[in-house]
Amino acid sequence: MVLSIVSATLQAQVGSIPPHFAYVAASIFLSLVAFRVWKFTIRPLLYPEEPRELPYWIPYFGHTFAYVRSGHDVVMQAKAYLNGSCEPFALQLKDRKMYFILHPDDSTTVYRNTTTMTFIKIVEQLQRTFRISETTMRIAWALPRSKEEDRVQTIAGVPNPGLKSLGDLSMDFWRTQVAGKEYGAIEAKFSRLIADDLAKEVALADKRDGVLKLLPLMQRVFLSAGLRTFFGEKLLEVDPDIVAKFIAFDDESWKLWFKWPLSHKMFANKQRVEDSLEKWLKLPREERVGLAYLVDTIEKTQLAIGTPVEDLARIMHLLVFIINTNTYKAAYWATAHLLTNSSIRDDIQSEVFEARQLIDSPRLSESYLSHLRNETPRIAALLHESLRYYSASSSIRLTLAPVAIGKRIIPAKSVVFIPFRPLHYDAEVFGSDVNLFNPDRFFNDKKLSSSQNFKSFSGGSSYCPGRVLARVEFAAFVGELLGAYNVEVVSECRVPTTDEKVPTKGILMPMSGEDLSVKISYKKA
Ligand code: HEM
Repeated sequence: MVLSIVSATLQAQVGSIPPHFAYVAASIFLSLVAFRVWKFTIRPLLYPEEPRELPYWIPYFGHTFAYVRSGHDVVMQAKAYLNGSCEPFALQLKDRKMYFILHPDDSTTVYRNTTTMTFIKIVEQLQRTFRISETTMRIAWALPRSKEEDRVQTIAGVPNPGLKSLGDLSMDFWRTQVAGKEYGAIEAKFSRLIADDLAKEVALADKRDGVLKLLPLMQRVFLSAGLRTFFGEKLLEVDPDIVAKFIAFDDESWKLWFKWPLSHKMFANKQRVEDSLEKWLKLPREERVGLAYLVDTIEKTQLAIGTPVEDLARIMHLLVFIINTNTYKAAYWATAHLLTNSSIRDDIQSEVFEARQLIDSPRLSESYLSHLRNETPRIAALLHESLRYYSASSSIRLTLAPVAIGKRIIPAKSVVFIPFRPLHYDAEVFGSDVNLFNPDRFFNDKKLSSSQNFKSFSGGSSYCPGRVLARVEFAAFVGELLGAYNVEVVSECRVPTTDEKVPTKGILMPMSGEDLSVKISYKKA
């Protein structure tokens, strides 16, 4: 009866439509209405403890397309749908229902819950998405049954007192390298190589007109220094284009995380980086000197469990990605603001001047580096404001059992997101000028960077171990740029706008064609 009425109405509205087509269209329309009423009106009444869901019309896909275009807009739409409440809610994204936490107190509950909300499974998922083979994954994540059977100890000679899986143990390698006893060595090396790579870029530009585009300059300097610090000099000798290849992959790496169809070019670029890493890995070990503890230990332990070289190249590529993908982007925005705002520049210039009294040219002395790390609050505030303003990232957890957050219960095996942008744009915490870029807010309130609303480096078990290194990298770059050179913006003196059309799971990128051009020349002695 209802079907006939809708079908007839459709025919009356769209004159030329054949009756059987109108019938099919009416059936689809009525099914969708029934689905929507059941799912978003009746079901919430029957199961009030389930997190509410932002309604959608198309089953399976739900909000996928809108979310890929702008995750932040969909999250804000959901918040508005819940009348501005910050309670947990759900979004249908492709075949999965994802859960979102917006309230800072709820996010603290999530970070503290390391028993039923795990990060390690997310790391496993990340490795699968990076196409590390199932066989390697199975062996790397298996728990050794005894010390004698643990090849990490017996073959690689790496201690594993807790008999952890290699996957789990690798997180300890990371912490030892970037936040433990192996940190000092890479901090000094990375900072010196940033100075070295910047000097090479300036020397090359000097032979032309001294003008450089800021984004590619920073990509090359940070990536080249990062690769040389962790992998030694040989990798860039094996493939001098590896930096450009990684950037080509990184530009489109969102397609990998969003499992985007028709991504041949992104996969080809990914493969090109891995081919170079594989070629490097196949060289005799004695030719590959200068490896950082992390790379050395990961290579040794993966080979001990029998990981084939193609997978080892993928694992090394993931290392390259984690070390590099965020820092140059955050540093780029900070530098763009610094170069286009005279008040920010004056403040930072005086901080750099003070630090460089300690420099022991041509090498950067320990006291200079320690000053950069601990006594440059203006530089730290500038980086923090860039992260607050431009990060579109989230913390992610997987529930191992049903988890209660306030009145709602998130089911077991659910993916839970804590998106940073809603926390970072909370006027109650960051002030009424929250929509403006203002590093002073972090300089004037030193506690703001540890507020539960500032989550650029995530929290709990996934609290980024590389956060100090990232800050020192930026300080070393700024110290060098303003301390050793004259820098002048020769394009329009305006910070580029963000490219909102390219999806991201990390830090936003600038619109292409809006980059700053800078003229860099040597300071007269
Ligand atoms: C401004 C620069 C950086 C930002 C904004 C950043 C941000 C983050 C965030 C948000 C996470 C947590 C991800 C999650 O919860 O799902 C994370 C994890 C991590 N970060 Fe960073 N990071 C930066 C630089 C670095 C650097 C320089 C290193 C190392 C050299 C590093 C190493 C790691 C590691 C090892 C993890 C654990 C995640 C994993 O294994 O996948 N990060 N970072």
